[in-house]
Amino acid sequence: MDLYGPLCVGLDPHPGLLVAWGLTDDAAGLREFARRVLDAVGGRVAAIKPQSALFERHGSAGVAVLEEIVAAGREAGTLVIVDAKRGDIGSTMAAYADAYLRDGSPLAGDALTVSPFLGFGSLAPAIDTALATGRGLFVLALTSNPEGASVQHALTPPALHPPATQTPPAPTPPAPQSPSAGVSSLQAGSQEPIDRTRRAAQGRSVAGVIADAAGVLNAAELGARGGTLGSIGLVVGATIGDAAVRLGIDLAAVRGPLLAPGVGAQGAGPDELAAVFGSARRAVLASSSRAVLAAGPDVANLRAAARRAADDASAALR
Ligand SMILES: O=C(O)c1cc(=O)[nH]c(=O)n1[C@@H]1O[C@H](COP(=O)(O)O)[C@@H](O)[C@H]1O
Repeated sequence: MDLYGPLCVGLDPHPGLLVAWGLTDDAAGLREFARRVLDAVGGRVAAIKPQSALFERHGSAGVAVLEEIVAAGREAGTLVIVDAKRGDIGSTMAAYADAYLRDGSPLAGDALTVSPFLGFGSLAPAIDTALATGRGLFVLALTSNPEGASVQHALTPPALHPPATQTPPAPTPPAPQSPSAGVSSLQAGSQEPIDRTRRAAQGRSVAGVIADAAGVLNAAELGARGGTLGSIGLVVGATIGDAAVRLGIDLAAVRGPLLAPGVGAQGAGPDELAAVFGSARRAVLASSSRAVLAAGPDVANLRAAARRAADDASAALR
């Protein structure tokens, strides 16, 4: 990230985009799309993030293109985050870990997005494999879409909390998400008062439980090997406004990388990045797909769009 700037370019080959690029909406078009994006940004940005569903929709030939892009991205020296958002009961999770995180697997990039909504503990096989192979996970915590709040901001019963490593401020009722509203309230420096009684009665938010669990794992890993960031990252959308603050989640305390989708097409920009992540900003990898890909199909234009997005992210997260 220090070399290329904190940008991840998402490879989201939507059918309309393939057509707009003059490509066919099939595996051949997909392969050409992937080749052009990699020509433009391979070795020039910190990471790429192929969105698995948009490859899967072309069947086994599409998955073969995903495998090619995973290998080519890594060869180019660009981190590959496979965005498959996997999550299942432990025994099935072990198979996903085998597919996406095991050395030698054709679908294994450098990191995988995972969903903790079957319980954080269900991710154990993926966590074990990631730690054993030097890969990373990005665990969905506060997603960029407005619907996410209804689950992620919900309060868990106090008895279900893992041991807290810190005492966060009280959660307050969720407000509608708006990047700009979040920015202004953070810029005004507003912080909800600590209300321990209320917190004890209401519990910790689902996102807070996930962040705490990732923080505990990263602390253990960093305690054993040193360093500043552990292998268990979170997905925290750049569009979430002041949600982390309101829910009492200290993103810096997670001590893991923070993947921040929502930049560009979903409305977040440099101001939102700076405001949402505050003191955790050095751990952020800003992610943008459609806003960069819209500059294609010309490779030079794509490269320039990625450069601009990386410069914007660097300036916002400096
Ligand atoms: O895990 C993700 O990558 C992800 C998490 C999230 O909270 N929101 C989110 O948009 N994403 C992904 O990030 C990409 C966003 O694409 P754009 O909105 O075009 O930049 C898509 O591939 C989404 O699936």
